[in-house]
Amino acid sequence: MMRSVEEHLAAVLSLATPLPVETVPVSEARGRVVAASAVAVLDLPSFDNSAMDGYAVRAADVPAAGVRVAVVDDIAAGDTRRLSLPPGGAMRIMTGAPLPEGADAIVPVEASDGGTTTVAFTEVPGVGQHVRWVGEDVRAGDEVVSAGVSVTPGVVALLAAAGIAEVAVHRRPRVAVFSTGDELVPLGTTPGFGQIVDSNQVMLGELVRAAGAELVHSGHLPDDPDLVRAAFADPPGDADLVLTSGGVSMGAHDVVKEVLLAAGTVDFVKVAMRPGMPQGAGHIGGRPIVTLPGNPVSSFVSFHVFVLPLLRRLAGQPAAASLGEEVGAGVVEAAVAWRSVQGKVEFTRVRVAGGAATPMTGQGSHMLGALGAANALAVVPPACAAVEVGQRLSVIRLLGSEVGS
Ligand SMILES: Nc1nc2c(c(=O)[nH]1)N[C@H]1C(S)=C(S)[C@@H](COP(=O)(O)OP(=O)(O)OC[C@H]3O[C@@H](n4cnc5c(N)ncnc54)[C@H](O)[C@@H]3O)O[C@H]1N2
Ligand code: MOO
Repeated sequence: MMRSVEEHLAAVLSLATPLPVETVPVSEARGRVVAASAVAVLDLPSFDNSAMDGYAVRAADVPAAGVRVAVVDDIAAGDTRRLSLPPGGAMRIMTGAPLPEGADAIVPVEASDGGTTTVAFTEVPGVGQHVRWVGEDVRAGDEVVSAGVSVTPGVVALLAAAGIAEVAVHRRPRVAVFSTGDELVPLGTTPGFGQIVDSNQVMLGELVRAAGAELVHSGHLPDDPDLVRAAFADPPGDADLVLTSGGVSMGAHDVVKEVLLAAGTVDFVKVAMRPGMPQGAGHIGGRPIVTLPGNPVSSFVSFHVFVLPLLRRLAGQPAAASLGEEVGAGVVEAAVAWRSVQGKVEFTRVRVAGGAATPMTGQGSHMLGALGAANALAVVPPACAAVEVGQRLSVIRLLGSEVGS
């Protein structure tokens, strides 16, 4: 009996508890998940100030265009004097400079004759025009970021402006990657007959990094049970998650499966998906392990469908309401028709542009030729044997790719 994708995702997610919380400077928090809500220390703006280079006035003192008033001071941004505007006067003021007490409007310099001792205006100011009032954006004491939010550059700006210098975030997941198989030679080596370059090791390392996690180890293990057992017992880098590729199917030398079945803490299952059918997940040495199939595209797809949500959970992101939200799916239309496998979810490599998905040629799980041009995986449901033109499909954005809307 095959497991559904949802069932296997639930099993993988059950391996994770959010990693410990640490307090870090806001400048180092991008990509982390906020662990405790952050409260504004400052009002934003924290003082009434000008939105324009121009003149601070009392609107009532300029009842008509052409009225000439005395310019009694000059206020630059950063001027810390607490000034008071005398009745009937104006002060030259720059964008971001504090509004003098008594002023209630700004006349932009373009609507003036630019005078520095007296000034005449070409417009009649309205009360409050071009004034940025204290606290109109954020109030001190407001919750500006809540737990579970990912820190983006925008969140960094908000925290910094609101006077928050440090933020409580979950630790970044530390991941150890092992490729397995005697046929593999390292990147940069010319393979001999029967050998191939170990592309999964670098691919998984880059996926880990693109997911915002820390790659603490990347290595290769030969098909030797003793070496595999020793590596899993004590993975380098104090990893929070061990990821492997290869050796999990039905082969006589599928050593990852052999070693972990003997340990008894990892389930090996067939998942009703293509590619990526043989999967394993469990614990080893007290830490979660996910064993991905060796075929490069199977490994790549399984990472997006199972490992990325697991990393998000370790990083402190709350559970999503649905599989689609868990894997970051959007919906597009099929640009052309294509055949699909029935009874399994098919993750078709597609290129999404203009809201429509076109499948790449060469969908075999060993075929990397079109992987660089794909930007998404179309999720074709098990009941569908043929995708029709215009059919609406969920798509998972590929890590690091832009998806044209
Ligand atoms: N009798 C059966 N054979 C296979 C089954 C099955 O159900 N019954 N499932 C097939 C499917 S589907 C997949 S996927 C693969 C998964 O096999 P393994 O996880 O055991 O992976 P390997 O046998 O080690 O390798 C498969 C394939 O991928 C290449 N590979 C492996 N590692 C890398 C790497 N690091 N970089 C690049 N390429 C790699 C390897 O050379 C093989 O060609 O099993 C099917 N067989
Ligand atoms: O299910 Mo396998 O992962 O197609 O090559």
